[in-house]
Amino acid sequence: MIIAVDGPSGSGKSSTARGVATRLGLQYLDTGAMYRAVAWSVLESGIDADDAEAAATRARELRLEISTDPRHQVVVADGTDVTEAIRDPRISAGVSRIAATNLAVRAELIRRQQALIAAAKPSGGMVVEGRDIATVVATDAELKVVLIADQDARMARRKAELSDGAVTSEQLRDQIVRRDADDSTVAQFLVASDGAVTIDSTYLSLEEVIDVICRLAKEAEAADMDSGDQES
Ligand SMILES: Nc1ncnc2c1ncn2[C@@H]1O[C@H](COP(=O)(O)OP(=O)(O)OP(=O)(O)O)[C@@H](O)[C@H]1O
Ligand SMILES: Nc1ccn([C@H]2C[C@H](O)[C@@H](COP(=O)(O)O)O2)c(=O)n1
Repeated sequence: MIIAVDGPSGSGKSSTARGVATRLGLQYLDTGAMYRAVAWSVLESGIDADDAEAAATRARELRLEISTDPRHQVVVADGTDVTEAIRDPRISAGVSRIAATNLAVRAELIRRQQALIAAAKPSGGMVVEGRDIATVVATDAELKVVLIADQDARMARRKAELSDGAVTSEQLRDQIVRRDADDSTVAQFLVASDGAVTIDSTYLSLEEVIDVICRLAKEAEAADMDSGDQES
């Protein structure tokens, strides 16, 4: 089973997708971490952040390893463990401009994401989270979820996970509101695609959201088996 989880920044995609994958014994793919690793590599290489061609070349050349174990996240870029570095506010501020809105970078990462998803299918499947999973990366996902939460809740959640004073309120707004506005020029993640279920997590706890998605996954699996029985 492939479960796609899309939605805006801070809506809870990563925490929810990891929880669902752990509970259902599936693999987990954080596609945002791949865009972040490309942004990290571009900045680290001293490439001009506005040189789209050079960023695309860097993305194609990058040796990127990303773990798909929901209990243990590791991202390695050209041999360097960047698991922590890609969460730095500098990367959060630049990832959209450097990587996510660069169509050639997107093409390269989508190709890699589809290969990772195909590799996960024989062992049960994967929960994949990002912005364009149901619409572009895994259009045949058995379950498609758009996870939303209102803007104030998303900003409050992001603030709560950062240590006091780590970012200013302008930086917080930039990471959530401006980044979503930029990203939505290339990925229509706020509009549910055909067959997608929208879950508003504003007033739901993390555990409640995980419960809902696991129930939907069981229902999708049962419906799939029913249709298989009818065909045979
Ligand atoms: N339903 C929920 N209720 C309260 N807090 C939540 C809920 N879901 C997630 N959170 C918290 O909100 C914060 C943001 O969640 P998370 O990083 O999973 O969001 P995201 O959508 O993956 O964000 P981004 O796209 O920016 O990476 C985390 O601190 C997480 O623990
Ligand atoms: N499938 C995806 C995944 C992520 N992005 C963008 C969105 C952000 O600008 C950046 C990092 O994502 P995050 O780790 O904050 O979820 O990558 C995208 O365009 N498509």
